[in-house]
Amino acid sequence: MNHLSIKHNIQLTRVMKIALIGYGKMGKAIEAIAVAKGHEIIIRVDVNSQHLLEKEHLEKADVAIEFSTPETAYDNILKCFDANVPVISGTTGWLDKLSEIKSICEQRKQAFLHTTNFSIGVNIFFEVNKRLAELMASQPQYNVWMEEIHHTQKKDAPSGTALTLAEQVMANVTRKTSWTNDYSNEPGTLPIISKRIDPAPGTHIINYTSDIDDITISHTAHSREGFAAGAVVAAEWIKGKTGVFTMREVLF
Ligand SMILES: NC(=O)C1=CN([C@@H]2O[C@H](COP(=O)(O)OP(=O)(O)OC[C@H]3O[C@@H](n4cnc5c(N)ncnc54)[C@H](OP(=O)(O)O)[C@@H]3O)[C@@H](O)[C@H]2O)C=CC1
Ligand SMILES: O=C(O)C1=N[C@H](C(=O)O)C[C@H](O)C1
Repeated sequence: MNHLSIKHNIQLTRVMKIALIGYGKMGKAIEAIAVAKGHEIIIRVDVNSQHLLEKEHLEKADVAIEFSTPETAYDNILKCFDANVPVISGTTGWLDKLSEIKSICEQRKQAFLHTTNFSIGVNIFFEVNKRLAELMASQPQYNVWMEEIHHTQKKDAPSGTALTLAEQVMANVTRKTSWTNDYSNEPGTLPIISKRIDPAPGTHIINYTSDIDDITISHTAHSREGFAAGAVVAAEWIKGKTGVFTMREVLF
């Protein structure tokens, strides 16, 4: 067993053939963990290898893991459906089309799992955020604002994770009815401040402030390992299933 095998407490039940759609920072981090777990990467798709998205290639995979770009995720996922391959996607910045792809998945009896954040820590943080927002629903003396910090190559702002956190806040703290990606003093608006500082893999902060005190919760990723490990666990989990899923079903 190598270092990664020991660290991820690997008990391999079945080896999978994986198609990696998007072979950038995340694709490579996923490859390292998947290979350490004994899985085989049979396809690596980047901007120069688009022909590998054709059915004749993709259908050889047991599962596809898609971390590409906001512009390409939708088409990539449709190609997985065409090839009858379950797809795990973490791409952010295209959430306006997410409900459409979920409907197509249901209609075509395919398998699709998307989350804005695959790390176990952030998925626990989502639950903490919801509970804190529930408690803050009846405490109007607290204002709430958020901050997210990522590396300078990130294409989308606010981050997908920040948008998930904001939706959770607004579902409970109903005095906030919309978010804005800047500093705002509008009472009904939830400010999300985006900072781009290398090499930050991903930090999310929720601040509740009142005249009397402040409450802050935060999650800081130390590397991409948590995102990548979560995506591989989701890929192992989805095999043989049909439907639309999130990381909540996998973890809790
Ligand atoms: N949900 C989660 O837990 C996480 C989500 N993310 C999200 O994942 C996405 C990718 O992040 P990251 O790996 O850092 O980004 P990178 O920019 O490092 O990688 C993106 C990859 O997509 C490739 N690509 C470009 N066009 C296509 C296409 N048409 N089909 C397939 N691949 C294509 C790029 O190819 P080339 O290099 O040739 O241009 C590159 O290999 C982002 O949206 C990010 O926000 C990131 C971390 C965690
Ligand atoms: O682009 C990134 O790097 C990340 N993207 C995801 C997001 O937009 O929330 C998840 C993580 O924060 C890293």
